[in-house]
This record gives sequence, structure tokens and C-alpha cells, in this order.
Amino acid sequence: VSSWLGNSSGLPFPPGPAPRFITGNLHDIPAQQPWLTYTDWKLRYGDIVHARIFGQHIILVNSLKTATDLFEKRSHLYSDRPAAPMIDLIGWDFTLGFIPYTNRWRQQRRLLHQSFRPDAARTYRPIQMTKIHDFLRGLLSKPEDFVALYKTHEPCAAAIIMATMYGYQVQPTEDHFVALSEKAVKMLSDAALPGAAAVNAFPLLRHLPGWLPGCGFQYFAAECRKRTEEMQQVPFDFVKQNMRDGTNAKSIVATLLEANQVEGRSCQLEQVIKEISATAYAGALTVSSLGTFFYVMALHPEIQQKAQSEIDNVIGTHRLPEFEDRASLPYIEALYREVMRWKPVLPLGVPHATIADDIYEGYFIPKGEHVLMERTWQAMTHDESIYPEPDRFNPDRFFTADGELNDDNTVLAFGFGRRICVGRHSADATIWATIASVLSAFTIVKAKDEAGNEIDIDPVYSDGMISHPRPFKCSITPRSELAQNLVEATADL
Ligand code: HEM
Repeated sequence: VSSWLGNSSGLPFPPGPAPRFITGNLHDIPAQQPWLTYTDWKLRYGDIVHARIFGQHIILVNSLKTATDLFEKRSHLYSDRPAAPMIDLIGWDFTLGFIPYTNRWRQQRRLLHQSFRPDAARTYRPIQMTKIHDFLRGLLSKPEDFVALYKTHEPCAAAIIMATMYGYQVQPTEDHFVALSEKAVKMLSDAALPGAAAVNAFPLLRHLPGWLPGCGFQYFAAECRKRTEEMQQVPFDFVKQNMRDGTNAKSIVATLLEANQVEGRSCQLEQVIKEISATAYAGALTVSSLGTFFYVMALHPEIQQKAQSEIDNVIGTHRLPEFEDRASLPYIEALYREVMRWKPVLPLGVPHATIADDIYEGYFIPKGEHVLMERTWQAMTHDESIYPEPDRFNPDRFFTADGELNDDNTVLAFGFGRRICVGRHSADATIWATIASVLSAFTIVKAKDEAGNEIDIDPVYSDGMISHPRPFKCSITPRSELAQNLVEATADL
């Protein structure tokens, strides 16, 4: 109610579209690709925009400067997460990404940071490379027309995180553990149903029984809670069983359990370790930018050739890339940065919320878990003043006039401030190494139909919190017999 009543600060909210009496700007924000509307609002209202849906304030942060001012320089005020009762109901409130800015968040963040900070992330490189090589061999055994690419790289990300987190080797097909979390993750994304929106706007609805009309979400939530619990418990039990059996499977979970010596002693800490491992797993499974990589490679053969020439000149054709090659491959670096800039996989990031009232450039920003701070990728990664012709996929934009790689190496897609992505060092290494490895051994082109005509690729991305290119057909073939042999030989490494 206090949200509805507005503010008593005497200062205006940031400018924005006029709200209606009860619903606010509900009708101004489209259900699909809302960030396009937000970008339009940037042109109309500026770098910071205010809107309201029922009692929930939405503050849109539309420029890198404003994002840095608020999320970095005032991070002590802007590091909370908005309340989302539906997330609690479906059992996903264990995830660090959704936990409010509390001691529970600090504890989980500290443990995850220990396992994913740069020096720790470097120790996973051998596993990352092994799984990327498995992925390359998987590409060899696929038919020419390789469909639904975002599905093909998720198993690679899943294999890496399962091996590092739990010491578990994912089966090439129908893996039980992967199936468990896929179910839970799917239910999380389905939780954006109309019923869920109503619960988020009117949290009291969560207390109504499922048999009441409109409250069917309660049954869905109960089912989802079961799946989420399984996703956390089953791989965790696998590690504990291995520890009891003395099986020498190194993993982050085993290391954390040993270091904290909590096995059977401190249920609370054991629960935390179980939660952060599932968080990392779910994070790695859902967010990946490689769909975009395959997509742009099929559409831009000239960029692909340039990248492959660099690999051939620097590394040669007698071996596959290694992490140590990264500094010698500036064009691959630029290509990686452009993949991450062009279509961030989380177009609106993950919303932040405010811990206290604040004033920014004369505007009032209310405190509270019902204040959604959203960032619009189009406004930042597609800011024309920083990235001319922003919609064009162009890795060359990351070079200076002298042909040197420029210093724009902050990947905005990983977020800001204290809530910046914990897994970014590991994700960065996985994505870079996959790009370099795939390009060194394979050529990606548009697929052809039976008559030999190229099949166009629809420039369509999935909508929602996570955005991937829609499944498309393309052809992925070894660049040469030598490349094929190199990939096959990785089985013996
Ligand atoms: C392409 C890969 C990835 C992208 C683009 C990405 C992006 C993001 C973004 C935008 C956020 C929100 C940051 C903010 O609130 O300002 C985030 C948070 C998070 N990410 Fe990632 N992420 C990726 C991979 C991963 C991986 C592999 C892990 C596994 C450890 C991970 C774990 C997390 C966690 C735990 C959070 C929540 C942090 C918090 O709320 O304190 N992410 N990520």
C-alpha cells in the first residue's frame, strides 16, 4: 500500500510513462521482449526511467554510467534482490542469485567465490578442456545438419560443471543427473505463468489453497519443489557416498565438505554446501552464450575465415588450441567479446533491489524489495556512442586504429557490483576455449536443403529471462582430414 501511495520525499521519481490508477504501467510493458520498449523509453525519458506495475516500482537503468554509479559506486544500497514469492513457493529460493542481501547471501557468496575466483577457476582448466574435446568428438559423430544448437552446448556446460562440482562424469545421452536438473530448470522458467505474476504482485495469494479458482499454481509449485529438492540432493548424495567409499573423485563439493569438516556434524553448513553446488550447476546449465556463437558463425563466413586464419597462423594446424594460446589470439578474443556483447544471454540481467531510499540526480529512488532495478542490455551493450552500428556483429570494433586489441574487456553480460556473476571466470574460460577449439577444427555454414539451396536462419531469439537463438539448422564439418584426426585423437589424451 505504501508503494502505491507514492513517495513522501518531496522529490520526483525518475521520468517515465504515466501510470494508470491501479495497474500502473502494466499495459505499457509487453510480455515479449520488453527490453525493446525499455530502449524506446530511454530515447523518450533518458538514462533512468520509472514505471510501476500495481504496487511494484520498476527503475530502468539505461546507461553504463548510471549502472556504474548505482550498482558499483553505491553497491551497499543496490545489491538486494526483489521479492518474488513464486520463487519461494517453487523451492528455488535456495539459489544465491535470488537470495536477499543478507548474512545468508554473504555466507553462500563467500563459499562460491572461494571455488570460482580466478586462481581456483584456473585449476578446472584440464577438466574444461577434456569436456570441450568430448564435445568436439560429439560434433564429428552428428549428422551434417546439426539442429537446435543451444541444446548441444548445454550438455558441454553441464558436463564441465558436474565434473568440477561433483566429480561426476555425465553420460553422453540421457544422463539421470542432468535430466533431474533439466526438469527443475524447466519448471523454473514455466513459473512465469500468469498465476505466478499474480502471486508476485499480491503475495497474500500464496496462502490460498490450490483448489480455489485461479490458485492452481499451488499444485504446480508443490511439484516443482519436489524436483528442485531432488536436483540438490541426488548429486550431493553421490559425492558423500564417494567420500564414504574412499573413491578418489576430486570435486568442489568434496573439497568444501572436507575443508569445513561438516560431514554429519553441522547440518546447517552441509545444507549451505548442498545449495551452492546446485546453484552453480543450475547457473552453468541455463546460461550459455554458445548458441549465439554458432548462429553468427553460420551467418558471417568472412568473420569465421578471419578467425580461422589467425588460429592457423599462430598455432598451426598440427594441434588444437590450449588456454595458454589466449594472449596470442587477439581476433578470437575480439570475437568472444563481440559474442558476449551482441546478444547477452540474460537481456535484462538479474534485477537488483534497493536497501534504503536514495536520491540520484535529483530523483527519488524508493527502498524496498518491491523496487525492481532492471538493466537494459540494448541500452548498454548497444549504446551507439560506445559501439557504433551496435546491431552489426563486428569483432573489429574491439581493435584500436593501430590494430591493437583495445582495453574494453569488461563483459557487461556478467552484471555489476557485489552481485556480479560468481561463475564469470570459469564461464569466460569455457566460452573462449570452446570458440577457439570449434573454429580450429570445424567449419560452420548454413545447412542446405535437398535441392542444394541454403536454408535461411531465422533471426529469432527466445523470449523471457534467458534468451537463446531459436533452434536452427546449420552444417558443422571438420575443416580437413588433419583436423578430424586431431579431434579423434583427443579420445586418447
Ligand atoms: C555465459 C555464462 C554466464 C553469464 C552470461 C552469466 C551472467 C550472470 C548475470 C548477469 C548475473 C547477475 C549479476 C547481477 O545481478 O548484477 C549472474 C549471477 C550469478 N551467476 Fe552467472 N552467468 C554465467 C555463467 C555462470 C556460471 C557458469 C555459474 C556457475 C558458478 C554462474 C553463477 C552465478 C551465480 C551464483 C550468480 C548469483 C550471484 C549473486 O546474486 O550474488 N554463472 N550471472
